[in-house]
Order: sequence, then structure tokens, then C-alpha cells
Amino acid sequence: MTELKKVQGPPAPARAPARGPAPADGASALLRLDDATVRFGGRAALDAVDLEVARHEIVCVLGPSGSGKSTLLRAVAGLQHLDGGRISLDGHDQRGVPAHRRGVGLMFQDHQLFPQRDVGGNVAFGLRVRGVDRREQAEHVRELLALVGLPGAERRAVSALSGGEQQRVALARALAPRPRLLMLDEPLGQLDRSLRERLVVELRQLFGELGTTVLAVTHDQGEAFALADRVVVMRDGRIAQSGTPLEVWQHPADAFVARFLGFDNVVEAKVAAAGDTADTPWGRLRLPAGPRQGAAPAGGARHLLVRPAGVRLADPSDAALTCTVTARTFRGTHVALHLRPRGDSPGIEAACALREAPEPGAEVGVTFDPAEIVVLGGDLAP
Ligand SMILES: Nc1ncnc2c1ncn2[C@@H]1O[C@H](COP(=O)(O)OP(=O)(O)OP(=O)(O)O)[C@@H](O)[C@H]1O
Repeated sequence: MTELKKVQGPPAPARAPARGPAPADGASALLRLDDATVRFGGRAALDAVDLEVARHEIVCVLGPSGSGKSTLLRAVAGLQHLDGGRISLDGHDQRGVPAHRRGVGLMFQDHQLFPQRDVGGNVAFGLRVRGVDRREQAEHVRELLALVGLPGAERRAVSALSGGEQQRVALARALAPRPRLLMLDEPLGQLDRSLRERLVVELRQLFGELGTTVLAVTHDQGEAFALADRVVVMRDGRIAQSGTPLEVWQHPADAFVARFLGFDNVVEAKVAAAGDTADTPWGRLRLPAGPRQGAAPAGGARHLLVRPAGVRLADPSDAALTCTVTARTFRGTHVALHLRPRGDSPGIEAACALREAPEPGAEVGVTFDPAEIVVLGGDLAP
């Protein structure tokens, strides 16, 4: 999947959303968390979280280490007791329902395949536990292995499989009991990048075909944006933002989310009462007409995000701001330029076409494209 950190635009979805983002509503929500709270010691790992996942929706939970992603999954799976609030599946409160009765499938990052069983034995595990008869088991395993791209692999030893193949077996095993909700914890975490990029596309297609409802946790933005109908960004046990990948990418809720997505050009600014300009450490910038201002008032102290693609290079004599190029980083489709303004204002990242990228040490003028500026919500102390 695309390396999202410091790229210019939103990543293309793995395929056009077949089912649409389907924002959850009470009626169609398969999973619903109300005020869900988990505390360890005095600290809330899950802090009054409200979340809905609609039937057939793929929701990816993103967030830095320790933000509560795994705790959220474990609580839904019934592996973690709630200290407050409620989790409902299909409208039924899950309080007191043990993990194996919740009808959810779990797939962890390290696969946890049974090394002593062959591929077929691993995939059939959940069916055997449920007492499905042998012929039906074999038929179902055959179908699932074909589905995950490993037709005829029943008798292979799991130890002889590559990481990507083991991943597919783990997926087939999680899908076998036809869980109403499939939960993935860092599903592709240990695989190398090119394999992850391929698998994430396949996963999305597969879930689309099966109509699987998915709640996945990852710390990899690229994975989440490529897989999800909806992305949920967590911070300190709370939901910082929830939206389609495009919404979150285009309008990060606040400075925390913007920085988490890899945007470096986030500065404090004073937005004019008219909302048309903002005073920043880089000078007065024009704002886009009718910017999305979130819930906060248009004017006043705010954070601004300037996308690297909106930082334009100019002749130093034609621009109010002059910078020195301190570094160039090749990003495949473009070059990320690191610019140091004169004085002590913060550095700026610019995205520049490969052929036009000036050398480190060059002096350049800088202007800003209002269309690439976002006035962020949230307070000024992220
Ligand atoms: N069993 C536990 N006992 C005590 N504290 C815990 C326990 N499990 C999690 N925590 C704490 O709860 C917070 C959230 O942890 P959690 O594992 O849910 O985060 P995460 O977002 O999944 O992190 P990572 O990306 O590193 O897996 C962390 O501060 C963690 O230290």
C-alpha cells in the first residue's frame, strides 16, 4: 500500500468502495459501543468510547502506541472486562456473554497458527470445535482456501509456508465459522511492505465479496486508508476523529490527527474575524474561500495545516518568505523538500516535481496555495 507518511494526496482506495462508507446508524449497526470504558489502575485505556459499526462496513482503528486500539478490540471480543458503558452486537448487550459465544472472529498479528496441524487442520479448527461433520468441514476448508488464494493447500505443513501464505491461512481460519464480525489486530503487521500492499487489496476485495463486517486495528495509516470504509483515529483512549479515509485525509479534525497522518506543516495561527486570512510564523496567509471550520468559530487562535503540495517555490525576489533548502527526500512520485525560513519560524515541507527540485543550500522564495490550507479544529495544546 502507499506509504502515506508525507505524501501529497489521499491514497487511492484499494478499489472503489463497493458498499460505500455506510455511516453507521442505530438501526443497521451490527456493533455498538456506548460510553465503553476500561481502566487499568487509575488510568482509562478506553475512555467513554461511543462507536458504531454498520453491517458490511470495514472500520479501521488507527492510533499511536498505547492509544487503546487493542483494548477496544479485546473488549468487543469479550477478552477484556468493561469498567463502564455497554457493548452491543446485533442490538444485544454483551455483558456477561463469554468470548466464544459472541460470534466474532479474531485474527492477531502473529497468526497463532497451530504448528503441529497442517493447513487444513488449522482452517477447520473452528468448525471441528462446533461439531460440524467431517465431510462438510472438508468442503468448507476447500472453498475457503480457494477464496484466500491457496487452493489445494490442505495437506501442507504451516511451518513450510511463507509469511504471506500463513497470513492467508490465518484469515481462512478466522472466516471459517462465518463470524458476524471479523476483528483483525495488526493483520499485516509482520509482513514486508510489498506483500502488505498486495494483501490489503485482496483483503478488501474478499471482504466486499463476502459482505464481511470488519473491525481492524492498525498503526499503519496506509493499511487503514487502503482497507477501510471508515477510519477511526484514537488518542489516549478516546476517538479523536471518525470519517471516510478521504474526509479524514482532507480535513483532519485537529493538530494531533494531522501530525499523526504525517503532516509536518502544522502551525499556530491567528485567523482574522472574517476568516479570509491567518497570521502565521510564515507571514499572513490567504485562506481558502469557505474553509471547513469545524465547530469552532472562524476567527481567533487556531492551528493551520498547509499541505506540502500547497507550498510553491518562487523566485526569492517575488515572494515575501525566503527559505534555504536543507534537505531533499525522494518519495517516488515527487521530492519532499525541507525548507528553513529565515529567522526562527518553523521549518516547512514542500512537495516538488522531481525535475524541478532545487539542491540543498539553494535559496528559494515560498508562496502558499490557499486551496491546500486547512483550518483545524481542536484547542491549541495538542
Ligand atoms: N493488561 C493491562 N494492564 C495494564 N495496563 C494495560 C493493559 N493492557 C493495556 N494497558 C495499557 O492501556 C493502554 C492502552 O493499551 P493498548 O494495548 O490498548 O494500546 P494500543 O493502541 O493497542 O497500543 P499498541 O499499538 O502499542 O498495541 C496503554 O497505556 C497500556 O499500557
